[in-house]
Amino acid sequence: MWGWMLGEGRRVVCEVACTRNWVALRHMGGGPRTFPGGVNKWKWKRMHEKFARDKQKRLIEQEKQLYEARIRSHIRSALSPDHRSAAAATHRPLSPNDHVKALADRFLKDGAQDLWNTRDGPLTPNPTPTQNLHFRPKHSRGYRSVPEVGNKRVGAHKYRFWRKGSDDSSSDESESENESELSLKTGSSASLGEYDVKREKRVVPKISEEVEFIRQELNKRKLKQIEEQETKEQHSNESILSNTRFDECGISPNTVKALSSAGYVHLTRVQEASLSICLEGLDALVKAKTGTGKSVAFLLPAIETVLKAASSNKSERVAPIYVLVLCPTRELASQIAAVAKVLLKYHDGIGVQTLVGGVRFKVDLKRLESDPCQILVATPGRLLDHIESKSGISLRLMGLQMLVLDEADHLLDLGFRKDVEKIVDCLPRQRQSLLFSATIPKEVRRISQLVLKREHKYVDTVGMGCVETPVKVKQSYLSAPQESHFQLVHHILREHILQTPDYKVIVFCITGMVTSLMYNLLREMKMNVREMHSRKPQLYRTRISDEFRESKQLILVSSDVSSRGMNYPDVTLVIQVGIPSDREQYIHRLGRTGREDKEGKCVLLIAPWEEYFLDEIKDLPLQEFPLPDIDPQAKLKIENSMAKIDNDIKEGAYHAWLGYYNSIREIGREKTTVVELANRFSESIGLQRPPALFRKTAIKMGLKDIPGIRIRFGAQLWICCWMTFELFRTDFQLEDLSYMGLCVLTIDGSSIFKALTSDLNDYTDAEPTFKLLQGRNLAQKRTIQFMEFLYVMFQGVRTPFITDQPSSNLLLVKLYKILQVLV
Ligand SMILES: Nc1ncnc2c1ncn2[C@@H]1O[C@H](COP(=O)(O)OP(=O)(O)OP(=O)(O)O)[C@@H](O)[C@H]1O
Repeated sequence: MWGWMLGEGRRVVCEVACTRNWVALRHMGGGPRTFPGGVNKWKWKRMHEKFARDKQKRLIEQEKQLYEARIRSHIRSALSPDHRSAAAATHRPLSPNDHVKALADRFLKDGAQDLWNTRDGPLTPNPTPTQNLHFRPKHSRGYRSVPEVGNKRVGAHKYRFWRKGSDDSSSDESESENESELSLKTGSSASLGEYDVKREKRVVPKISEEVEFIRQELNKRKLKQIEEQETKEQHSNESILSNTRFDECGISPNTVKALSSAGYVHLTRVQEASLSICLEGLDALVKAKTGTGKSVAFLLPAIETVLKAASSNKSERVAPIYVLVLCPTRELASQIAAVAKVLLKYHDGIGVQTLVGGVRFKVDLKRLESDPCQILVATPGRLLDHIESKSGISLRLMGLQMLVLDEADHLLDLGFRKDVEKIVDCLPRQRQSLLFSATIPKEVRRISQLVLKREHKYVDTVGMGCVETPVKVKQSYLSAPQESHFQLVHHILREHILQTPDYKVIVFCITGMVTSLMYNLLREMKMNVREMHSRKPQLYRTRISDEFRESKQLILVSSDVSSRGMNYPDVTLVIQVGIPSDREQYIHRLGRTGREDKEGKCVLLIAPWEEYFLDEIKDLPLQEFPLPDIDPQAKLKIENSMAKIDNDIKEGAYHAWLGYYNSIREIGREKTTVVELANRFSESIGLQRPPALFRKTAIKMGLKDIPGIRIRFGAQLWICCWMTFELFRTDFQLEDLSYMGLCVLTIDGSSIFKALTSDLNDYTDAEPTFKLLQGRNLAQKRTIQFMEFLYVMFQGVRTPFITDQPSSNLLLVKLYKILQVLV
């Protein structure tokens, strides 16, 4: 009892204290911690603010209603002479009684029937005739809408006019028509003047069929004329150059001098459209057709930015990088840097550098330190490596003023997006961002906000509904059985060489390994051909790229590493063998020809089961290429040449082919069909039987139990290596990844691990075969464990484990033995 009382007492004291506190705190401006209902101070405050807002809203609503009622009353009083004096004098709304009275008066007037509302009751006359036209409030619903005098209804003509088909319709029609005309003119004396007069419907005269036909014909001709004019205008507009000269657009005289010594006088259209926006410092997303001068379009404002920043920041300790250009491939980075160097010819002390894969890391560092570099052109992979290795680049990027994404849609694609996001996170927020590409799909427009400010400008020099490809490129497609593709490529090339003495051709293949196979075949056929894909060492790639830029009468067989941005002048023909990964890739591959307003040709060679892709590019002007007759002699020659090609290349091509089509949604979902087609491909390239897949690879590709797939048995070895930065710190393309099967796993965020798997034999006597590792299966977990072990063991080791040297491969064997103990 005492305990309870004490408890209660304590509670009361507590409550009093709380109340006091609450009051005290309120006075102090702090307020109690909790308020009635257990809500906190801020919730309580917000609640009361909401109540106040609601109340205010209600008051405003009431006021509005009052105001409207007053206006109505005013109008009524102005219209009704009886009430004019009463209502107008007071300006107050009528009382309900007065209102009903006023209405009744109006309806009792002669000609007021047209004001009747159907909801007001039946319009049939009251059966009890009455002469009393006075208002009878008690029976207001019962009074007649139409007064009758004798048996004739007063004003019935007007009533009949508005209510056609009522029970009055039986009365004299001619009379009613005449009268209705009258009513139209006069209107009701109680109506709202001219606004209340209903107008007669305009009768549309019937058009004879002949007139209609002539009219349609005329319309058609007119449309045709407009279309012709538009096409003419489009062709004349298609010239990439504008009328604006470089010396008129406010850029540095030294740049203008460099431009004119490079032969550039007028801006191209995309340069004209984007330059002023970029010079204003605004963010922009710019779309322009391939080969129209986008590189100069972003390099000009980049140089201006450097000049401005350099003049204001003279005392920086670390030389800042003011402009960062990101692009997807190494060759494109070198090309952009080369153009920048041309434009910087007369700007002493301003330099441009590249950071791309395939170059020794230390070499990069030395170059960055020794040479001036205010503009950095980089591929995302290599730049990220530098950022993560804390090589000092992050510090230099703190002064960044402008970020450019060339081939922006590709960089924001799944293959690159993560790297780009990480890079953007390391850059200052206060910067200008420019995105350039020839294709900007809708999804890219949406995600471009990752880089651009919300209020960025969108510059589209292609225009809505216009063809996205250069008009002077003749596009065609050829659908033929897969087995005949090598023969057809050879045939098309031969024909083209005959017709075009200064030929320069790019043959695009679906993957690097298929590229290698095509190259070897054409070489065997004695054609002047070079190959370009990511399996080739960087030095080779650079040499071939330079050679092809300068040459004529040369064929470049390439994977998609050359599809974007590469400016090889005067390419006369592009052949695309197999469907590209998407519509955008088709446009970019095609864009290697017909640059700078020149003419070109593009042939898309597909198999009948790839024809669905034509739907994706149906808005582009493709024509069907006539199926050529292949000379049986040439056919035989090709078969013989194919027989001479190394089986390793063919097997690699088979695996890559299968991987590529299996990854394409439209084809890959039918696993049995993909395997069947792949096996037909294997047969067409002269393989005795389809090469076997590693079990794990087959599982990952979802092909393990598919008939026709051969699984590679024997010793499955997992050899995992920590690759040194020198060897593999590269920016692999997605395509390279699937082709080489490299799996990049980041374990501690700063080191990159690569896992590979192969048969022991492959390592001891041949180049290592790489396999794709994906998913989180046991094998991968073991791989990670092992890599962690290697990382600890070989920290600081900079010698590549895998080289062409057998001694290094022996090291792998040793590592494998350790692995066996470990895993
Ligand atoms: N103002 C100019 N006057 C004349 N030629 C120009 C001008 N600007 C650029 N060019 C030339 O136009 C060609 C194409 O330029 P660039 O490679 O920048 O095209 P692009 O629009 O970036 O193409 P892609 O979409 O394929 O990357 C180059 O040879 C370049 O020298």
